[in-house]
Amino acid sequence: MTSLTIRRPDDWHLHLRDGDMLRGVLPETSRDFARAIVMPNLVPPVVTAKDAAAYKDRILAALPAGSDFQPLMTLYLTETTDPADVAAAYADGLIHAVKLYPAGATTNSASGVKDINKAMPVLEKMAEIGLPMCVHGEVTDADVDIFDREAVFIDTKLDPLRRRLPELRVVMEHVTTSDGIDYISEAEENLAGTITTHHLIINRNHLLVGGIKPHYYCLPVAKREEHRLALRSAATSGDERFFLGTDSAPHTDPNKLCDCGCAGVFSATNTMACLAHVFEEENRLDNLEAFASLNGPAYYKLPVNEGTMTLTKQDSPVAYPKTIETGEGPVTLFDPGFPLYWSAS
Ligand SMILES: NC(=O)N[C@@H](CC(=O)O)C(=O)O
Ligand SMILES: [Zn+2]
Ligand SMILES: [Zn+2]
Repeated sequence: MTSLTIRRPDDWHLHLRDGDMLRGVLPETSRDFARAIVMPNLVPPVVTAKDAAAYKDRILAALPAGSDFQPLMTLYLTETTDPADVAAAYADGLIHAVKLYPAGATTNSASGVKDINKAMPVLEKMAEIGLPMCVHGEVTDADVDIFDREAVFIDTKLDPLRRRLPELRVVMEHVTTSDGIDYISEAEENLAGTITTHHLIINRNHLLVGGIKPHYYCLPVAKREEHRLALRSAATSGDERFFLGTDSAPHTDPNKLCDCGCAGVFSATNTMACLAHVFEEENRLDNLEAFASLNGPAYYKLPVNEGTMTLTKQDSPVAYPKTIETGEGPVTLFDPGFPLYWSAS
């Protein structure tokens, strides 16, 4: 039996939703993670400091008794976001990032930014005060192939923005391509990237070969194997610029398994077991703590967690649930496609 003790991990990109879904999925994250950057793509989105404070209260109220999980709030950037409201929310310690969704890029992104020029006053204020911008880095043009949308976003949107505003601190969320990994690796400062658990495990064949697997459908969509390998090498390298953002994004089974299924993989419950498996395969278990527990706090200028987590490799596969029951309906857990021998405590 192998075991590994690391600082308690955090999740730097998480969807908790609201209401019954929030109550259903929150225990799955708070069991293993001390903190999470909570995405603001509710309907309607979390746009103002007031919205974020109210959402934070709802999350805290939904926590299992005795949990000390801390939600790190974000605001959803719109073309009319008020720079003063954002700056005050950051100064108060209420928010830790502002999220840029190109309008229409992903689930609940209709209120996102169409014209980046309109968001410049907020972005300039964020650059001045050091508040990170998290970005869903895909273009939305109908004529750009879905598998190219991340690379095109880097060239046509992100790089021009970073040249215009080099002081802006940016997190490229859920990087899925070697283009993204290379772009982050070449940056000298202010740029980091989160990598999901599932993109370290699945490529587009897993999604499409032998029948379509709706539970592997997420955005950005899984890419070719060469991209998955680039993500693995970055995540397991220990490089400070890469850290865990599970992008655990629950949708009920009826909303996944229908004519127009939602994008999102729910991985909160077994993420640490999946990561231990991946890092062990890469012979880099020694870098799991950097990826899951150290690099994120360093980027966000927060202390690392005091507590620890012990990952233990069992002699036989650990049974993780197939679905999590929520008041809104069942949510299927990410199935890595191989037995998981690791458990977290
Ligand atoms: N990743 C996804 O496929 N879905 C996310 C949105 C997002 O992070 O893009 C969701 O909110 O469901
Ligand atoms: Zn996204
Ligand atoms: Zn997400």
